[in-house]
Amino acid sequence: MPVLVIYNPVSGDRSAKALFDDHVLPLLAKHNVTPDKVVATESSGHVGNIVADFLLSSDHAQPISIVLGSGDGTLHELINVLNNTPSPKPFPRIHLALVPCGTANALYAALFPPSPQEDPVEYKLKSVKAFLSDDHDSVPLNLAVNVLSPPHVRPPATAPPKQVSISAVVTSTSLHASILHDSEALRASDPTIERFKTAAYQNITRWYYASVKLFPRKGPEVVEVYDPAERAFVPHENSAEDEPIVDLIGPFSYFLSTVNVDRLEPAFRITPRAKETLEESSPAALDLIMIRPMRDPSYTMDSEEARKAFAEKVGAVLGAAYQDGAHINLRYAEDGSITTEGDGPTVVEYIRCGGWEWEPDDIDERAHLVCADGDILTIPTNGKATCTAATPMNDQTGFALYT
Ligand SMILES: Nc1ncnc2c1ncn2[C@@H]1O[C@H](COP(=O)(O)OP(=O)(O)OP(=O)(O)O)[C@@H](O)[C@H]1O
Repeated sequence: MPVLVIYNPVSGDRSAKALFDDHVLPLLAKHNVTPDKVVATESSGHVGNIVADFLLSSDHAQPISIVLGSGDGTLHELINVLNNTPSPKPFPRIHLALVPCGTANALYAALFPPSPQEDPVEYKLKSVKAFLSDDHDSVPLNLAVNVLSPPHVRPPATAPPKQVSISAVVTSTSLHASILHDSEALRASDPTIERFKTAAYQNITRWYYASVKLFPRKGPEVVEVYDPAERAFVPHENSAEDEPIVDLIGPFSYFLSTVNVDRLEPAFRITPRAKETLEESSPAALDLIMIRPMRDPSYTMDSEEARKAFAEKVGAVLGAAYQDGAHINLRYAEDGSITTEGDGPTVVEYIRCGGWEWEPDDIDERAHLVCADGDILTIPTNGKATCTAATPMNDQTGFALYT
């Protein structure tokens, strides 16, 4: 199988080149693997062009392996550039050995949950070692297809084009999209994950107005919601097989779905049960976390004061996500305080679905931001965003990960 080695020298703390020179390339050589190419990316989007050129330049009908040293953003670019590259026939399956060199490395941390005792370099080589071993697994990568559409116009031919972006990790609006939007501006001064916290403080009092539809996934055919009492997903009370779509209104504080991952950073387990959906037989799913302030019994209306006070609760929820995903068990007591006891409304709504639609209120500018694996997109005025879970069509195409 052809092997490409690609790393992004500016990912995370910029240590990819040293890691590849000192550890990854010698490890490949030790196993008599001679890569067809070893390339450092030179700019945004370059990773996709390297792979597309390689696949198009020869008749590579057979699968290839890529040892990819980067964060989640570079993988996102690879998927999207290939998706937008015209090709006479579908690209073959691409098997990835990931080397986590980025800031958050959500996909890698989800596949290989870190443990404190582990040697940091050994930890980063796990997927490469799986690739080099005889008895490796290669798990297919599910995808979330995001489409941002303008409003319908007549005749349809005059409508501006839709924007499509494919996520392998996360699609979000609301607080998370605002954080990613603002943290990009902080990247130069702070290359660590601390910049996400700084941006979180800047945005935590915002609420976002939108109407939302949730669609079921194949298999259950209903939208499901996590029930902490049952410790399981159960059918959503407003979803039945004959009328499965759930309609919701805002305001929203947090709205984020993941695919493939149970965490966005090694310790931030925002969708802690998501790995259940990666089993071979499980239909593609999005695990969605929503926080809607109006579920809190202490508020009946939006005000500056309510937003400030609610920010503390959002902080507590996100803090609990760092405690092994404990936020999914939090409820409101009658006075609005947060508890793990009783049967009050859950603070977060943890949903499992096949897709969602987000239609922002036209005057709420920040509600138009969508984050797809760190890329920030803007929904056109009066338009909407949809996010749909997808699995590879067959085992000859798409992406798979060495584990
Ligand atoms: N040589 C380069 N110079 C500048 N930017 C580059 C170069 N090569 C790739 N990039 C860009 O670097 C960006 C960040 O990459 P990546 O996602 O790998 O790291 P990260 O953002 O630190 O990690 P994570 O996504 O896990 O938080 C990508 O969007 C990519 O377009």
